[in-house]
Amino acid sequence: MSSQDYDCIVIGAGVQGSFTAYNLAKNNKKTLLLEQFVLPHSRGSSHGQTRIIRKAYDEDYYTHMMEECYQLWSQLEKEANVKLYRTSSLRRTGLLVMGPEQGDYQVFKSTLERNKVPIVILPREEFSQHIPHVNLSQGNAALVDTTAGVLYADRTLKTVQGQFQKLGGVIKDGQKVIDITPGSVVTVTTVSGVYRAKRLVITAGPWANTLLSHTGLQLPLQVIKINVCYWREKIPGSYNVQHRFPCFIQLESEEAKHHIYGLPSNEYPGLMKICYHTGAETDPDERDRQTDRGDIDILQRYITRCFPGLVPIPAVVESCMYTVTPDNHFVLDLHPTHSNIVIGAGFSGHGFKFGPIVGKLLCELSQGEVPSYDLSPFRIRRFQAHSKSAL
Ligand SMILES: Cc1cc2nc3c(=O)[nH]c(=O)nc-3n(C[C@H](O)[C@H](O)[C@H](O)COP(=O)(O)OP(=O)(O)OC[C@H]3O[C@@H](n4cnc5c(N)ncnc54)[C@H](O)[C@@H]3O)c2cc1C
Ligand SMILES: O=C(O)[C@@H]1CCCCN1
Repeated sequence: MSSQDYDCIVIGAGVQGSFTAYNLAKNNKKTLLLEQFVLPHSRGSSHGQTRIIRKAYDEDYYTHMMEECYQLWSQLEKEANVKLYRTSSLRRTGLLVMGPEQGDYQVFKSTLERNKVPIVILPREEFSQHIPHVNLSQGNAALVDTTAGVLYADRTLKTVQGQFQKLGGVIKDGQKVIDITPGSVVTVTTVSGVYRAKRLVITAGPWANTLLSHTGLQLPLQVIKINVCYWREKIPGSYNVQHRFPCFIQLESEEAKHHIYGLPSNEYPGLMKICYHTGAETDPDERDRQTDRGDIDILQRYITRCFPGLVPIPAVVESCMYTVTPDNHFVLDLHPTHSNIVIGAGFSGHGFKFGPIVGKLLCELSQGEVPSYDLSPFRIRRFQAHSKSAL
């Protein structure tokens, strides 16, 4: 082996690749993290100020994973002496879940109750006393997952990449990977270098299939552009994080069949972030040419009806991308034909909060260890009918 060689190469320094590299370095693996853009950047899925962290899910396995994940977030905060999320007593925002009484709302409620997650049910007659400035839709019920809060996304990436480097890990940014040659030693070619390693992890977000094409695999992933909209408070402070306004998810609504979700005003003074949980398909390299605003029309109608304290015209619109699988569950698996290549993909717009646990699991998979959780919901073989590969 030459000095160019590593135990493991990770492609993609978004939240999942950064946590994977950090876990590998913690396990004394000589690790290289490659990123196509100069860091930090805002061209993938992990940039921006904030994300929701929550235990409220419709599947037990996500709620279970979050139990440990909260501890891993705290561990990283302590290790790096930085605050990455607002869940400490006073600043914990909680997550308001609203939806038609029957349907998904009941599934969320049962999962939370079954897993003994502390929640508060808000009867309609008490709703406005707890959550002023929001109109609960007719026929909707509401609860609060009190464990939930706001994660700081950009700060997380900076922190975890910094800790990785402190552990001896190497980051090479501005190095787009243009070829992968699988084998017992994998060769990775970038625009300016050739690197070899015993193991490879691909965490390329919206570019997953571009990279996987070098390995003879394509996954059924759809890349969606999300318009990240911020809305101005008519009375400054009414939806503010300091006043303990919660994050929220509106499961279904008159306006939309997909979720609408929001975070209290925080990063931009007087502006609350509210987005639609889907958008128009895009090529990740042509994101800015996708100008569909159908999601913004839906949000304007919803905000006018349910958030009367916001001006229903977005004050700021930023862009982000989801990489969505047909069932909205992640891909955490070994490559079907090259067992020293590990894939983390398809985080379907809800992967950030899982970063620490995804990093741990991808590290375990790459080292041939038995993963800490049952990964059957995340296996590639569930796509048998969709994947263009010899599975
Ligand atoms: C608007 C929005 C809101 C969201 N809200 C939440 C939320 O509230 N809570 C939550 O938990 N999750 C949320 N998510 C989802 C979460 O942010 C994503 O699941 C997560 O960021 C995905 O991370 P990733 O590392 O897989 O992808 P990315 O962050 O896209 O990272 C992939 C990286 O690979 C690099 N790369 C690609 N190709 C190459 C190449 N050829 N060579 C080198 N590098 C390459 C890319 O440049 C990129 O940096 C949200 C996402 C969006 C867009
Ligand atoms: O992962 C989350 O918590 C949010 C919820 C709503 C949709 C976008 N992602």
